[in-house]
Amino acid sequence: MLVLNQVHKTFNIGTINEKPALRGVSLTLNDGDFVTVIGGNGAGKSTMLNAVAGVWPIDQGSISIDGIDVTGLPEYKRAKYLGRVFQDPMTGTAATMEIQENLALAARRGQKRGLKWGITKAEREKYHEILKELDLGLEERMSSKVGLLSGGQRQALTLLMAALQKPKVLLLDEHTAALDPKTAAKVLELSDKIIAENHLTAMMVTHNMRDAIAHGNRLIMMNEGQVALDISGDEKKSLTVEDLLMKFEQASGETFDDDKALLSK
Ligand SMILES: Nc1ncnc2c1ncn2[C@@H]1O[C@H](COP(=O)(O)OP(=O)(O)OP(=O)(O)O)[C@@H](O)[C@H]1O
Repeated sequence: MLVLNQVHKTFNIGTINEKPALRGVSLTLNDGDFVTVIGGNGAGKSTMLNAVAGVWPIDQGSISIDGIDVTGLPEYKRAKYLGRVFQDPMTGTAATMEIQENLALAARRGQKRGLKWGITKAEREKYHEILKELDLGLEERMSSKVGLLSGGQRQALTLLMAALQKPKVLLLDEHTAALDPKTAAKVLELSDKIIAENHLTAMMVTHNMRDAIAHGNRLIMMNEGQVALDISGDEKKSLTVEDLLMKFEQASGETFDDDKALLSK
């Protein structure tokens, strides 16, 4: 379970560039919740994910993961609870290392690295099995360097790696935005599968309203550093893009104009 309680974050306090990015965000994700997060540019979506990851300290409020108060923990100490996948396919994997070495690194995250750094036969078999499930043929290329893979293949591998240690919370920050539509759809499908099979609690930021509606069991819309809408259950299942625009306008008292939004329908 992830709990954000009245989280505030303002960047560049006291300067001409002062920017309140989170203005009292309270949100509880129950175990197994898969929440899609939408909102216009600058609404605070990435800032919320960064607050959970502990990229910098928050100004006010608290954050707990599975009952542990992580508010004061630096990023590297929270990392063991979290899996993250970013927009750029180049960031989540090490290009000059083999596919199997990347997986081994992810599997050993948080453990003390001993002198023995070889990959065992049992590990290799395990990686073969999980890569096979991706259905991208990567199980036959385990000793290939990751730099040779396409963006979509790398993002799929990053997802696998992020989920390998079954994190308490998986954070997906526009992780399909840099991929072509067909590959993006495949990586999204894979995300659904990995989240469901591992019963992960997840948050996925997207600019695509249709994706936000089609994936996850809950949808939140952010506006000006606050959660403006929180839709789940049957209401989420029957939601349309038109409903979403109408609800946003009701909740915020604003019209959802295109230049503000940069959201794709
Ligand atoms: N490290 C930072 N330093 C200064 N300002 C920041 C920083 N990170 C975010 N901001 C500002 O905080 C506000 C919220 O940004 P955030 O990136 O969370 O928005 P977002 O909803 O993810 O938008 P987008 O869809 O454009 O990525 C913006 O005005 C942004 O410029």
